[in-house]
Amino acid sequence: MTMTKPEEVRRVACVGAGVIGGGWVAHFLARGYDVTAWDPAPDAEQRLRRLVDAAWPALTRIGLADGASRERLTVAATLEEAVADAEFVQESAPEKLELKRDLLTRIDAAAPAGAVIASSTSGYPMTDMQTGAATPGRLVVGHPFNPPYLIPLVEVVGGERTDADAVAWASRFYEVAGKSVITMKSEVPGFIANRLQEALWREALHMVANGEATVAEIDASITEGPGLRWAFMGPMLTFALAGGEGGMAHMLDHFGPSLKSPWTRLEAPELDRELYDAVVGGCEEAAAGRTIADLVAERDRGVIDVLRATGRLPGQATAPATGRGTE
Ligand SMILES: NC(=O)C1=CN([C@@H]2O[C@H](COP(=O)(O)OP(=O)(O)OC[C@H]3O[C@@H](n4cnc5c(N)ncnc54)[C@H](O)[C@@H]3O)[C@@H](O)[C@H]2O)C=CC1
Ligand SMILES: C[N+](C)(C)CC(=O)CC(=O)[O-]
Repeated sequence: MTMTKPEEVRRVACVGAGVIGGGWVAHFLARGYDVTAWDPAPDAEQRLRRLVDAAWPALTRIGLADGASRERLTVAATLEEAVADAEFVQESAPEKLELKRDLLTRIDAAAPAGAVIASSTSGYPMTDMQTGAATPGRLVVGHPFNPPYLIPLVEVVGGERTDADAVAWASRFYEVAGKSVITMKSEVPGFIANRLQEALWREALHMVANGEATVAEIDASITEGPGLRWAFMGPMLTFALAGGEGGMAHMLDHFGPSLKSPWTRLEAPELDRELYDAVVGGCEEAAAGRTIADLVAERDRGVIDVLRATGRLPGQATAPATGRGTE
């Protein structure tokens, strides 16, 4: 399959233009691409243009690419017309397996031979979606986060019949298009971030169902607690700092035994030597030469920046996210 170099792509098609498809359209326009969109809903074009208009001020504030313009959006009358000369296609139709299978089969039949086709699915493995396609080798998952025009992460993974070249191409293309990419080695259910979010959400729903915590308490427990750290330092390095000077190794030695109970309740992984070493080693790698003191200073600066950014520093105006006024 001959593909346009990721750096030379100019024309992108977005199929499905709701919350995520519309967000992708806004992102690609802001990055200077020509975008053709298609969505079967009768009011799709008005909704899409409203979404792009609403996103544009934020996109302008963070900086538009040279030549970026809302004028470069075309809304096509048919799916076939939308993808006819696309160099890359992003599918963002409803999360229904049969619908995605049929749609990806149609996109594959209509798109130019060299175009990679990505699905925004938030959970289906590509292996299950590519079954009807004549050229399944170019079908990948490109899972974004809402809104795709502001949240950098895209998780990229192929199915059993996807060519490795298509996965590598998609990862590079998203990077060129300004995204932060994790290229996954295998089709982990829920990918990486949603698997984590799902674990959190599952427990949140249990707590609400059992009357153990309110929705507001659950949200506050994250926005006033760990969420402040997670905006700039992931759960692994954050917990490494819970071990003080001893880092992750001390954290596991200290808290591992007492965490056995919640881990068991959640169907615990066995904390064997291999897992222990992988977690400690992974934290050392992620620290990339920074000492614990460096990381503590970085975390503290980050927390203060997030507090400032969300209007929660003393003397700042009301923060809509928390509803708390100026002291
Ligand atoms: N909403 C979210 O937070 C996220 C959603 N996703 C994924 O993005 C995809 C789209 O989800 P949303 O944008 O949230 O849904 P949505 O309901 O906002 O938009 C879906 C759009 O698809 C259109 N559509 C219906 N049938 C179609 C068809 N046969 N072909 C093309 N378009 C069709 C609808 O008219 C609608 O505009 C799903 O796969 C979802 O799992 C991924 C990341 C986050
Ligand atoms: C709710 N969701 C599973 C569709 C969320 C995602 O897939 C990613 C996100 O934006 O959090």
